[in-house]
Amino acid sequence: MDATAAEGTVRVEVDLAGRSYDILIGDGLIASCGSEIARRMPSVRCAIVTDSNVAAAHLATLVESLERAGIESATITLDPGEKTKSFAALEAVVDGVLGARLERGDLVIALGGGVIGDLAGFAAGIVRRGMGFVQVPTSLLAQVDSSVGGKTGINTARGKNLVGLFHQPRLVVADTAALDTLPPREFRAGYAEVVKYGLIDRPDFFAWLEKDWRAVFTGGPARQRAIAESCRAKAEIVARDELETGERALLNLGHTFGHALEAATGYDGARLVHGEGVAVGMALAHRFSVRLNQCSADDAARVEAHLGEVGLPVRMADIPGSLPGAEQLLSYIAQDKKVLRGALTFILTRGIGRSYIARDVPASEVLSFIQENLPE
Ligand SMILES: O=C(O)C(=O)C[C@@H](O)[C@H](O)[C@H](O)COP(=O)(O)O
Repeated sequence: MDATAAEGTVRVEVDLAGRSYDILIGDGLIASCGSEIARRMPSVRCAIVTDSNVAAAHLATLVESLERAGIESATITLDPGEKTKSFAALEAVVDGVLGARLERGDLVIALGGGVIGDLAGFAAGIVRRGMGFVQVPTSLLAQVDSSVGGKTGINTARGKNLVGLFHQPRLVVADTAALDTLPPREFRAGYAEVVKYGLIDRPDFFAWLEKDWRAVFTGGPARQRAIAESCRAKAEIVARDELETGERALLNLGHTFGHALEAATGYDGARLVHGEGVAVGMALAHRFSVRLNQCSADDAARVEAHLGEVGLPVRMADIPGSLPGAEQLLSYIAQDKKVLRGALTFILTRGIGRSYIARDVPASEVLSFIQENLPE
C-alpha cells in the first residue's frame, strides 16, 4: 500500500475551470506522490526530470512511490543551477522524453527547484504539442512560486525566461520535509518570494512575517502557514489572469530589476541566485517608488530592514563582483516581457501591500535611478 497524504496536508486549488489543479502542501508528500497521481491520472507513464543534488536526496523515494502505484518511470538527471535553464538542457530533456517513448497523455514530473520546474514544464509544453506535467517542488522558492501558475521557460544571454510558454501542471505536490535539508542560502532566497506576497497586497501577512520569520525558518506550522498563504495568494491572481494580460504582472514585483541583475551576473549562482535578485529588486522597486513620490521612505526602509534582517541582499553593492554600467542594465530591463510598445513597465508601490502596475515609466528616470544606486 502506498502512503496516503499525511494528516495535516493543506490543499489549495488553482481554479482554471476545466484545467483546475490542486497544490498539496505537507510533510513527507513525496512518498505519496504515486497514489496522488494515479488517483487523478490513471494509467500514465512518466519521465522524472531532476538535478543531481535533488536526485541524491529524493529520487529513490519518488520512484518507489510511483512503482507502488503501478506507474513506470524514466529519469533525466541534469546539472544543478540556473545555467541549466538553457537550450542545450531543453534538448536533453526533449530527447529523454521522446527516447522513453512517452505519449501525449503521459507525464513529465519535475522533481526539484525553480530551474527544473521551469525547464521540465517547458519541455512538457512542446513535446508532442503538450504533454501532462506534475510539479514536485523541493525548494522553498519553487513551493511558494515557480511550481504554481504555469510559467515555464529558459534563459538566453539576452535575458531571463525569454523563451517559454504558459503550460499549467496537473498537480503540484509540495513536500515541506524537503526543505529541512535545504542550504540556508537557498531557503533565504525562496523566502524573498514569500515576502513578495505581503508586499503586493497582504500587509498583514508582511507584518506577521516581520514578527514571526524565525519560526518560518525553523519549520513546523509557521512554515506551512507561510507556504499555504503564498500559494493561496498566487492561485487567486493566476485564476483571475492566467496569461498575464493584467494584474498577474503584480507577481513580478522585484523581478524587473532582479532579472536584469541575474543576466548581468551571467546567471552565476555563486554571485546571485534568483530569489536574491528578487530581494534586491524589491528593495530597489520600493526605493524607486520613493524617488517617484509614490511611497514613503519609512515603508521602503521597513522592507529593506526586514529583507536585510533575514540575511538577504538589498542593494546592488551587496552583490559580489562588479556589475556592468547603468546603460547595460537598462538594456536588460528593456528586454523585460512587460515592455509594451517599447515603453517600460514596472511594479511600483504606494506602500507596504499597495503594489501597482506602472506603465510608461520613462527610461531616463530608470537610468538616473540605476546610476544613483550602482556601487562606485
Ligand atoms: O508567476 C508569475 O507570473 C510571476 O511573475 C512569478 C515570478 O516570481 C516568477 O519568477 C516568474 O517566472 C517570472 O516571470 P517572468 O514573466 O518575469 O519571466
